[in-house]
Amino acid sequence: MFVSGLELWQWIDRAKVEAIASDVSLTELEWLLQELTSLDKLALRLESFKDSPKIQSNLSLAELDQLWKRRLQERVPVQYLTGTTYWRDFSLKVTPAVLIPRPETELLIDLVVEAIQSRLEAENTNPKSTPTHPGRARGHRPYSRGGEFSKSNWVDLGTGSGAIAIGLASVLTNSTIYAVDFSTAALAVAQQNADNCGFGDRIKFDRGSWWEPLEFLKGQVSGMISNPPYIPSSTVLTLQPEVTKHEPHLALDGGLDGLDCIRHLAATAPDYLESGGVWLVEMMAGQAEAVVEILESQGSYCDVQIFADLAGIERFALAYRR
Ligand SMILES: C[S@@+](CC[C@H](N)C(=O)[O-])C[C@H]1O[C@@H](n2cnc3c(N)ncnc32)[C@H](O)[C@@H]1O
Repeated sequence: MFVSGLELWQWIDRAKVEAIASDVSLTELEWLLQELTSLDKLALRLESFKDSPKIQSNLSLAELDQLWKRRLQERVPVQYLTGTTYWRDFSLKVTPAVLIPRPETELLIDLVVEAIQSRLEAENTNPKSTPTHPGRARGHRPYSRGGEFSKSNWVDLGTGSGAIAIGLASVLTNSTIYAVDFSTAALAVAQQNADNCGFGDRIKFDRGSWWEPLEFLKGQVSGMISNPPYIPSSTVLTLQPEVTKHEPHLALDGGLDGLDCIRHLAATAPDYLESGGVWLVEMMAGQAEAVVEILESQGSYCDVQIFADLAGIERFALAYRR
């Protein structure tokens, strides 16, 4: 359908005032319009569409207005309103059944690549050596796809939208990725995303609790990646309404101190990881010390390391199976 440029411009003018009054970023308004109309960021910023009689739009102005009210009054995240988010190189479908994948989580994939490269380097210099650490996280780094273990199994536990599994499939071109979630509705979204991104045949989705559906992989997993629920139960309800009212609680609540799932993954992964296998999780700011303690006291891991996100906050813990 089409809307008039002038009417749209007038609507945007009102929507901007409402956004400021509701403390919602104008970038979100731009995002909504870029997703739902043919306008791009430049056209929106320059307002060059004002005199155009016909702008292509998925919705009428009344429908757009209704959607915008849901953003402002019900605090629905704009990604759920448009049904789309962008993560690494991928456009992913998101519904309220899945957590909206966050930009910092993208770094998990870079850490995997670095861990593999450092393991290969260590093996080349000393074939019998145990893996060495990949160094501090340095953000995105080009990766040569040639240097990868052949036919390895990697696991994304708590896959949600499938983002991590898809990221892994894109860099681990010879591997099979197993992705697990407890939520059937989340898995349906993840499968659709994997299919849309062209990895449907390389990612196997299973429903269950953590390792439960993957018994057959005991001792054969090269790496376990997880962004598990890690927010302390008492903190969950204090988060912004966009999160507490709309994102799935199953994705957020990590128990009394937020570390229930991380403790479980640290305790159970040694049965599944091969020697030298990678254990990598995302955690909340302030949890690094406790996670190092959990891993070191477990006794099955070596080279425990903490990595920071791009804001310098310690958010990732990596260790290797002895
Ligand atoms: C923080 S979200 C992460 C989602 C996605 N991996 C991402 O990074 O955007 C945690 C995910 O763990 C799943 N989850 C919670 N408890 C689980 C369990 N016992 N077994 C498997 N998955 C679980 C949730 O359904 C949710 O999808």
